[in-house]
Amino acid sequence: MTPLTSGCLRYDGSSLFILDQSLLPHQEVWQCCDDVPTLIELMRRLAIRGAPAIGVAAALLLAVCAERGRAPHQLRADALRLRDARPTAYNLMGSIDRLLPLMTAADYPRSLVQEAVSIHREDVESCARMALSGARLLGDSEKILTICNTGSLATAGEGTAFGVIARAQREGKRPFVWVAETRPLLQGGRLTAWECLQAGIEHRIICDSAAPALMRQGMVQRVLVGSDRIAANGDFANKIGTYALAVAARYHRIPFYVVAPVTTVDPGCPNGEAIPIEQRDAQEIRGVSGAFGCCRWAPERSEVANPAFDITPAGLVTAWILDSGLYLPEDIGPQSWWQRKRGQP
Ligand SMILES: CSC[C@@H](O)[C@@H](O)C(=O)COP(=O)(O)O
Repeated sequence: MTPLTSGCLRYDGSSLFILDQSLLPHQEVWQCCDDVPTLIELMRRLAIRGAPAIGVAAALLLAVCAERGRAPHQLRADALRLRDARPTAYNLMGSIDRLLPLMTAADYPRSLVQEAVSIHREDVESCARMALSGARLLGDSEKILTICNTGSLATAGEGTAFGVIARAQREGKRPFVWVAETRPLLQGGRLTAWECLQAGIEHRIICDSAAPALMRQGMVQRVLVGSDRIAANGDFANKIGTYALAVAARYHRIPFYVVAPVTTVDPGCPNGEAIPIEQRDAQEIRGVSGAFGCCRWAPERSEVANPAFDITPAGLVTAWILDSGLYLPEDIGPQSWWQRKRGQP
């Protein structure tokens, strides 16, 4: 496999390296990732995260292992373990499902490696298409609210929702971003803020619960978010707190957009209720920890609920900006609405 570079992962011709996002923005540490248990550990502690990015990382690592002589039956077991590492992120499953049949191909590992490279390339290309069509919607100096991190740390390319904003900035539209900090793991306050600084985008970090008040004051013109899985009826899963933003945006008549590649659409999932929600460790809620240290404020004996994602019903979405086109609510039919327009950006 030839060398590849993205914002959050690199392949140098022999090893895969992951930018450890749990340490950002204070430390930039690239960690070598040579085997599946290491990648699962990195994914679970969100050293690499974002649905498209983990799908690409999984594909590239399986290709590296295959090239190094991993037997097909062992690689299959590895792939199935990886597939379960983050249960909400559909891109992870989608990538692995593209590689599984190639583990029994006569030319193993050749076509499997080619497919992994395609998964990386397609994600870069789909980000560029979403950025282009999404940026067209934005006016000059719009105040945009977003949550979590959806930029080049979350994909192999320039990002989903953040890719749209970054493209608008490059086009001279000078967007302003309200960055919801995104409790509990602060992907907004740590990662999106860092990406805004790098792209020269004016922004302000807010605590998640400040969003409705800003909307009420007329300080938000548009909400743009990513997604970890979109169901066939347009309901979608994204970082916990997204549903609250969608409800508040509807109340204040603010347009609310989902930006995602088609690879985030799970055609086998009829609606949001069927999307599995990842439940995470209680300690993430009892306090905070990261490169900045560790602080616990809640009583250890208090029970915690820590769903990593929530479901936003399709009825709260203004439009879905996919790499295959822009979809309005009327485009969603009983049959696969995203497939009807596939290939028609
Ligand atoms: C391209 S990003 C889409 C989603 O993966 C993103 O919005 C998100 O919720 C990521 O959650 P995370 O838990 O940080 O992996």
